[in-house]
Amino acid sequence: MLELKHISITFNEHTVNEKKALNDVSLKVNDGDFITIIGSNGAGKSTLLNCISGSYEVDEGQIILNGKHMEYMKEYNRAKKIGRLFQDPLKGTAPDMSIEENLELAYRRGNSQNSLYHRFFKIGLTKQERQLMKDKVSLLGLDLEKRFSSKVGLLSGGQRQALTLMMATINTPDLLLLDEHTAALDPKTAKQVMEITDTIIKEENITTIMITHNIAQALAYGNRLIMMNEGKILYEFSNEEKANLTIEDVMKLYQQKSHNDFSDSMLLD
Ligand SMILES: Nc1ncnc2c1ncn2[C@@H]1O[C@H](COP(=O)(O)OP(=O)(O)OP(=O)(O)O)[C@@H](O)[C@H]1O
Repeated sequence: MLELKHISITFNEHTVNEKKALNDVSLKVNDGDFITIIGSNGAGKSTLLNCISGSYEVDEGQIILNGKHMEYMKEYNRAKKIGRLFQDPLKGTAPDMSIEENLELAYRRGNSQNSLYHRFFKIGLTKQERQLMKDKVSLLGLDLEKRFSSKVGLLSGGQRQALTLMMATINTPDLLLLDEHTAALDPKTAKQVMEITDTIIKEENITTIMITHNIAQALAYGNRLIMMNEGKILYEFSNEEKANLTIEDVMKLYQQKSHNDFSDSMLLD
């Protein structure tokens, strides 16, 4: 379980650019929850994920993952427990390395002893491990298992994002953070990557938080939906509420609660 207790962060404190990006945010995420987050530009969505992953240090509050306090844990240590995807498909994979080498890096990351041994002797994946990786990659349905020695830089954006997803989940992380990971893809590829994402999350029962600008996507996936505004959680819909919601309902509630016009940066379908 992930617990956020009263977390706050202010950027550029005591300057004209001072910005309280998160203001006393508390949230309990149960094991197996898949939470989607929507909110206007600058609401604090990415900052929230950055604080959880350790990219940003919180000014106040606590972040507890499976009983362990994370707020003082370095980002590289959190990375063993937390998988993360960004909007940019170029992030998260090494373009000059092959699909197999990228997968091996991700696979060994959780196990430093194993990693050092393999790096020292330059032995790569064993036969069984390679087969395991190929079996996993074949589930993506993108034929990447047939291109295991191809450089990742040659893949399309969608293929690369699907591979990053595979790498982020290969050791079944305690938590998966998705920051608009399909937003830079064309609609057809975005749908395909989103469906692959949902399948992996369900099969591995991975606790997930996903930011999206797409309200339809936020309604279609996950079991909880959170609306953020000005560094706060504005409202949370449970699974039951979510099932009967329309995009218009979400927009209306957002306007009522935030007293703001609905940002046109939010996609409606
Ligand atoms: N490293 C930083 N330094 C200064 N200000 C920052 C930093 N990161 C975020 N901010 C500010 O904090 C606020 C929240 O930003 P954040 O990126 O979390 O919003 P968001 O909800 O993800 O928005 P968007 O949907 O536009 O990506 C914004 O005003 C942003 O400019």
